[in-house]
Amino acid sequence: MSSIIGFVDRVRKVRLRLTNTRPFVHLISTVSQPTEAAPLSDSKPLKFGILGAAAIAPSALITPAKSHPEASFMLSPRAVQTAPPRLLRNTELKSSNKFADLLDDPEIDAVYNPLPNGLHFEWTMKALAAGKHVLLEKPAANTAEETRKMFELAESKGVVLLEAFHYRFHPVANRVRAIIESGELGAVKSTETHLALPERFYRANDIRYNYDLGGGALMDMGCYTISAMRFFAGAEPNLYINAEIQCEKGKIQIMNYIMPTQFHSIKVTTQDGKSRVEKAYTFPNLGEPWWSSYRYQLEAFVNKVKGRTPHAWVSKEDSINNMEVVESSGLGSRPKSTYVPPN
Ligand SMILES: NC(=O)C1=CN([C@@H]2O[C@H](COP(=O)(O)OP(=O)(O)OC[C@H]3O[C@@H](n4cnc5c(N)ncnc54)[C@H](OP(=O)(O)O)[C@@H]3O)[C@@H](O)[C@H]2O)C=CC1
Ligand SMILES: O=C1OC[C@@H](O)[C@H](O)[C@H]1O
Repeated sequence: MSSIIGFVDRVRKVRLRLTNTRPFVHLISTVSQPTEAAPLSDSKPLKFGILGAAAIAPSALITPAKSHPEASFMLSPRAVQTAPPRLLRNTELKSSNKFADLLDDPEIDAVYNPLPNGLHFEWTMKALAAGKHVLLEKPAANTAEETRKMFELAESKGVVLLEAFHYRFHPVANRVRAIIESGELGAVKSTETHLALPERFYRANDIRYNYDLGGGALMDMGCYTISAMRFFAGAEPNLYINAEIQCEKGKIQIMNYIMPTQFHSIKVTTQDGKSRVEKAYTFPNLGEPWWSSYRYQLEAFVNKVKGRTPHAWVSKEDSINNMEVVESSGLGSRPKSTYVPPN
């Protein structure tokens, strides 16, 4: 009898677990297959040209653009060969593989640059010179000086340049900053940020292992941990330190600040030892629980280009300071780009 009760109990628990995971599965599948948004009748969509067939392009722009009523994109045939077919429905294709053709195309308003880090400077400078807005993958460039030059050119051309630190656009990062700024926990004393991937996640010939292309752990994942440490502390570091934020009157522990749509928790512990866990999938007036950090990022980018105030931003100074911290880490900057912009 007891074994039957035990069996029934186990079946009930498994059913309960499956029921609990259903909303999660729905959320994850909606992130990658969102309902397509119809274009607005009173606003011309921002048309992005994507440089290359980078693995990150579908998550970072192609999928988010599907649910954005004011964003569309154009791909080169090379990119089309590698993108999953379902992403290519209703997609305009270029007849040429050359990046330069995208930059010369008057129909392209903005360029997404997911090239290897060591090519960010050259192709961003060329895109800006062609008068395109640029959404630029992290890290901005190989050096702080290159980063400064790109932002100066963007300013002189009157176009938008954004380093794609997508986590900064999600409600989680913004909620954590708001808790800190509310003064509830007092001043920040220290921050510690972590990010890791399993060994052998990338093949040995991956761009991340190529020093000349701006590779290396600090350039790839370390630039996020530096960015998050600076953002949550609201200050520039004077020491090189390794998302837990210790404050005078408590601490905040963030689980998964980088891809929070999948799962996350914001645990706030106060001086008296009491703790609470917060979730932040949407802003009060913006977003859907299934919006990825990239979708929030796209929302901000399009708003900025359209002259509206974005809900979050990564400023010129922020991007330059981040590269300066990378440079001062002891490993130094990566080789400067050999590209010389025309005067
Ligand atoms: N925001 C985020 O969450 C993420 C951002 N990133 C960033 O995006 C960028 C791209 O990363 P990832 O998608 O992994 O890159 P991939 O290696 O998948 O793609 C790189 C692209 O650059 C092209 N390319 C042009 N010249 C070269 C060259 N000399 N050597 C190698 N590739 C070249 C490749 O062309 P071809 O296809 O012909 O080889 C390919 O289209 C990096 O800056 C990285 O830091 C990456 C992952 C996540
Ligand atoms: O978001 C990311 O996660 C994995 C990294 O290798 C990648 O470059 C980074 O941007």
